[in-house]
This record gives sequence, C-alpha cells and structure tokens, in this order.
Amino acid sequence: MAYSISICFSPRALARPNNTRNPRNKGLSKTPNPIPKLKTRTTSRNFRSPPLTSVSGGDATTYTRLPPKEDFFLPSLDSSYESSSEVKLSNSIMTRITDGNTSSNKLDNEKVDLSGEEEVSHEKLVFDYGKFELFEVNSDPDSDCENDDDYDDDETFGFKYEESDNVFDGEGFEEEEEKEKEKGVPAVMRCFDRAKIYVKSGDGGNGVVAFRREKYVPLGGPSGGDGGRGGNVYIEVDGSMNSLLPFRKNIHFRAGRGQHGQGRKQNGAKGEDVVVKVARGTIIREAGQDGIQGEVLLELLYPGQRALLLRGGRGGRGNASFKSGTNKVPKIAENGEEGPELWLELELKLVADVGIVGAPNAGKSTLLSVISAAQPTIANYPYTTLLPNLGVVSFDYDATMVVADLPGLLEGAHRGFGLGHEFLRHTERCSALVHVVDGSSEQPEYEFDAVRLELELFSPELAEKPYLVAFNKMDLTEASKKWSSFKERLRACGIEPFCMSAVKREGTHEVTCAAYELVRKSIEANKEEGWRDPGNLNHVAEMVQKQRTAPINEFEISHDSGSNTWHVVGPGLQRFVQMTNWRYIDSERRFQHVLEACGVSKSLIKLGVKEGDTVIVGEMEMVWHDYVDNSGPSSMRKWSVDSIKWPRCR
Ligand SMILES: Nc1nc2c(ncn2[C@@H]2O[C@H](COP(=O)(O)OP(=O)(O)OP(=O)(O)O)[C@@H](O)[C@H]2O)c(=O)[nH]1
Ligand SMILES: [Mg+2]
Repeated sequence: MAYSISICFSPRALARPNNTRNPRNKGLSKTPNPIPKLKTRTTSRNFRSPPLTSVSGGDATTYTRLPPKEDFFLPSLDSSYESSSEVKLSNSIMTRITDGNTSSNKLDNEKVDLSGEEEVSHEKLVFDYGKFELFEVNSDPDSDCENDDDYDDDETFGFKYEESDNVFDGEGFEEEEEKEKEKGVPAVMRCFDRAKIYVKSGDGGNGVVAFRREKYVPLGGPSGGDGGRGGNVYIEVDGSMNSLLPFRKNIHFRAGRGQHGQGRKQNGAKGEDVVVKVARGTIIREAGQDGIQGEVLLELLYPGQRALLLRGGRGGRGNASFKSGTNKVPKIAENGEEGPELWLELELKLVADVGIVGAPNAGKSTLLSVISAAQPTIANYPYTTLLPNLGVVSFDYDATMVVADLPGLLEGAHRGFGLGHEFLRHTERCSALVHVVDGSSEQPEYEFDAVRLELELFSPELAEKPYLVAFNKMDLTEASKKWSSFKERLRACGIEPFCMSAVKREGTHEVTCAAYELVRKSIEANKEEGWRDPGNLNHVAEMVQKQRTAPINEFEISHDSGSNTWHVVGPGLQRFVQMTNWRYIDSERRFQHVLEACGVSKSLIKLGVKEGDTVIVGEMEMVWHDYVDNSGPSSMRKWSVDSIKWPRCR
C-alpha cells in the first residue's frame, strides 16, 4: 500500500515579496549617513583613535516644558506634595540646614517667613526656574524616533518668559507624571541613545536547470550552476560616532541577494554585505514585545569591534549538483534560502571616565570647555545642554581621560521634570563623577542635595560611585560669600569640596587632577578583575543559524478536526519547502520522497489521516490521497501533474 499527497497551493504558499527589489531600499547596504550638523572636536581616550564627535545642545532644535514652580518648593506649603512618599528631600534638607550654622539658620528663618505672607520670595529660596517656561509650539505626542520626516523641520519649540500661575493641586498626579515623562524629553534626546532597527541578511540566489549543448559533445550532461550566498549583516563600532541619531532616518538594513546560478556550471556571486555602524558603548538587544525588554545579545565597547549578526541565506543548488548514479539528467534546482531577519533595540551608554553632573546652569559645560578641546554650547539659561558632550582631558601623552558633560538635573527629574534623568545612564560606565554646584544659586546646599538624591533615585550604584564636588562661580561675590558655609556643611558630611571659577579657569586644574586620581584608583582596583575577553562576537549569527538548520525530521503535527486539516510544523521542513522550486517536475518527486523519508507520511497515517484531508507543511497546502501502488518506489507515476497549481515565481 502506498499513499500520495497531491499538491495544490493556497495563497499562503505564495512567495514573500522580494524586499530587495523595493526602490526605497536602494543603497541600504551602505553605512548610515553621518549627521551633518555634528561638530567633530574631541578625540578618543588616547589620541590615537579616530576623533569622537561632539554633539552640543546648540545643535538640537527641541526643548522641553519645565515643571510648575510649586513642584520645587517646600513641602510645608503644599500638602499634596508632602503626602508624596517619593521625595522628602526638601524636608530633610531644611532640617539639616538648620543644624548648627548661621547661614542655614537664616535660610530657615526665611522659610518660616515665607509660609506666612511673602509668597513672592518663595521662588528666591529655591531655584529660579519658576520664571521660565519652555513650551512646545507644535508638539506631537505620538512623534517618536521612527517618525523620520518630522524630525528637524516640523517640530517648532519656543522659549517663553512668564510668571507661572500653575498651581499644582495633586489631582491626577500620576497621569500628569506619566504625561510629563512621555512628553518631557525632547525627541532628539530620546533618539540620541536609543534606536530600533531592522536587519535582514540577503537571500541566496536560485540554482538553475541547464544542460550542456555543444557540437561534438553528445549528452553533455547537466550544467546548471548554484546560486550565490546572500550577503551577511555585520554590526561594527565606529569610533567617530557618539550617538545613535543616524538611526532616526534610517532603520532598515538589508544585505544584498546572492546572484542566481547560470549555465555552464557558473555559480552566482555572493550578495553584498551590510555593515551597521554604531557608537562605542552600544548595547544590542533583541526587540522586546509587550513592553518586555528583549535579551541582551551584544555589548560593543571598543572601536573597530565587529560582530556577525546574520549570515546570508544559502544559494540554491543547480541541477549539476543533483546528478547522481541513478539520475544522470536531473531536472531539478533549488531556490535560494531566505536570509534571516531580526528587529533589534540599540541602547547607547557613553564610554567616559568621568561624568560631570549638576543642576542646570551650574557651569558644567563651561568646565568641560576649559579642561578639554570640546566646545559645548554655553549659555546663561537652564538646559542649554540637551545631549551629552564628550571631551578628552590630557595631562601628558599617556595620561588622558574622557569626560562627559551631561544635561542639567533638578529635583523631580526622576518624575520626568526638566529633561528627566534617563540620560544618567551615560554615567553608568564612568569611573568617577564631578558634581558641579552653582555657587551663586540661592541655596547651593539645597541644590547639591537635590542632585545627589536624583542620582540615588536613578540608581543606587551610581550614587555610590566616587565623586568630587566643585563649587563653581567663585569669581562672583554671592558665591564666594556662600563658600565657607557650604564647605563646612559638606565637611560635616565627610566630603572635601573644591572651589573654582570655570570662567576664569581658576581651581579647574585641581578639580581635574583630583578627578583623574579617582579614575586612576578605579582602574587600579579593576585591574585585579583582569581584562574581560569580549568572547565570541559571532554568537548571534551562530544561534540564528542553529535554529534554521534544525534537522528535517524534527516536526510536530497538529490536527484541526473541524476543517480536517493537518499542520506539520518544523523549521527544517519549512526551510525545505521554501527552497523547493516548484517549476521543475522533479521537485515534486523529491518533495514526496523527503516527506516519506523523514517520517511525515508515516506519522500522518498513524494519526489517522483520511482521503481528502488537507495537509499543510510550511507554506504548502496539499490534499491527501490514499491509493494502492504495487510498483514500489516508482509510485510517483501516479501523480497527476494537472492538479498542481504553480506558486508565484520568486
Ligand atoms: N561668573 C561665572 N559664570 C560662570 C562660571 N561658569 C559658568 N558660568 C556661566 O554660567 C552660565 C551657564 O553655564 P553652562 O556651562 O552653560 O552651564 P551648564 O551647567 O552646562 O548648564 P546646562 O547645560 O543648562 O545644564 C553661562 O552663562 C556661563 O558663562 C563661572 O565660573 N563664573
Ligand atoms: Mg551645559
């Protein structure tokens, strides 16, 4: 007894559209375009690698809305705020300030007065941000990194000076928080260090059926060449990149398809590889689903590091490869194997030795500009810096350190106020932090504590990093007057602060040397851990390949009794179906043979398949026919070619 499956194709059997033909994808094999506006100023750690690119806030066109002034203020004046379990900083600071020093007592008195009648001076007690409101003229809440076209031109932002009347009443607080978080961070910041990209390796070229026909060479034999392998997808660290902004415009990367084989046993050429360039310090994750972060696949830390992400599909075999002792005239060739595809999430954590943190307008960018060759934008308003700036500080040829100037942090940043605090992830790889305090602010101690708290709320490990405090703007009398009380206060906590005037370049050298010392100590400490070998960077490609080359006899069968349909599912079988070229009559014979050889037919019979049932294997839909055949393996003679509907050609 023998059985056959007659083949007819459902729409599912149609080949997938060939993406490589899409004119939009032209040139995708090339590396992403560099951002035209970036300034190239600074160099990498040891001055030998290609220069790093410095992105300054001045290049960005977006701003964010600042929180209402009430959110910064004293909890005693706002019951809803006081009830928040999240931040009790204002309370604690005020209590601590009153402990033992005169200037703090004065502040405390002011606080008492304020709770009485003089409301205007509330603002003076804390930061002056209540006076400014940055607003979006045309903000689109849905716009995100993938909204390519509205990036530079369509978003218009303004900067408004006003006495804010917003009263924070605590109602809908959570929703407000969420909204602030969503909308508060400018698009350019969201895309600076995060991106989602699609990568696909090239499909293999098809094999062909051809026969040698030459004068004086009778029965020349099969001569169809194999298709070429599809191009691979690599990911590589480009030392001159320091952001993921190029992925805002270009997120699809497809390698080239292998060429088809030709007569005279000519094999097709390999498809063009594609290299996705990323900045140093990029983490590559599999794209997560339903808000769950995907698994980390790679972490690229060194310029020039290159990993093979996806191997191109195998080329289909031509009929010359099918010649055998029993079949000397094979009329069969394979399709090329489809290249695998992946959605990836990229996250950048800058690689710097020292991170400069502090409240907005404290003078962080000014400090970076005087200690390195970096030229960040400096201006007398908060949030001048929207994107981190990198600079290299060099003491001599061997002693250098990379310093990152970060956007300003303010109290409530963990709730999305100001620019939020997501950018703090760029300090995670720093060995030390320099905390710049604006000496001319109303309460430098308050500012210091607020920023420390935000660091802690972002990550306790970050708060534990070695840091030093630089009290800035000492050239101003308001600052120099506050210096001694500030110093006393910090000394009481076991911190020895530095004072400096970044503008006059006074005291900056001491700060830099102290920071370098912290970095050096950290490097010494980590030396004991030893150099960590990044290991095999091609493991992603190997993992994908392993999944795809699963044995053909590993499959599962499920039955839908309602429609009498049998589903045979297995990656090996799926790949086999995809590579079968139904144009050639021998392909059906081979397909039937493989189904029998790998046990599909046997399993179906065992499970009770009946005449007329539908069997779906991969993308193929077939009808099962029982029939008796006494002629052994030549049962294929009973196949009816007429019943076959050919799939759309690839
Ligand atoms: N008088 C004086 N002004 C300073 C000093 N350092 C910085 N400034 C001024 O303070 C203002 C803010 O300086 P920035 O370096 O932009 O401050 P920032 O901390 O980077 O500010 P954001 O990027 O907005 O967070 C500028 O007008 C600087 O000129 C200083 O030592 N003395
Ligand atoms: Mg700045």
